Amino acid sequence: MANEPLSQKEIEDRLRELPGWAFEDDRIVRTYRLGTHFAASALVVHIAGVQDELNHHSDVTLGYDTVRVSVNTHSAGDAVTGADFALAERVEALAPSHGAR
Ligand SMILES: C[C@H](O)[C@H](O)[C@H]1CNC2=NC(N)=NC(=O)C2=N1
Repeated sequence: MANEPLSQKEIEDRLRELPGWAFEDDRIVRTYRLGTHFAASALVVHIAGVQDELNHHSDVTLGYDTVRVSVNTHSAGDAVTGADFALAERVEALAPSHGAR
């Protein structure tokens, strides 16, 4: 089920399919770099829309030209679940359209 905690091996296996993402402090995380602060802000808004669509929400940190996404599943005791990877995959799919790298 999407909201069951994944094992450490499952997390590592799935992270291999998501270059740039890492496991840190019981979360999966990635920091994107963008060309401008406005572009970074637009990426945050786009991510917010996807998160409401999925009803699954990361901690998104906006910097000058960076966006950090950090997520685990509160209802699974703050463990990493399939829902976190589903969100990460959606963010990965939309980030290039904002020039994120
Ligand atoms: C009631 C609603 O389903 C929950 O509050 C959702 C919203 N977004 C969420 N996001 C995350 N990351 N974990 C959750 O457990 C979660 N639960």
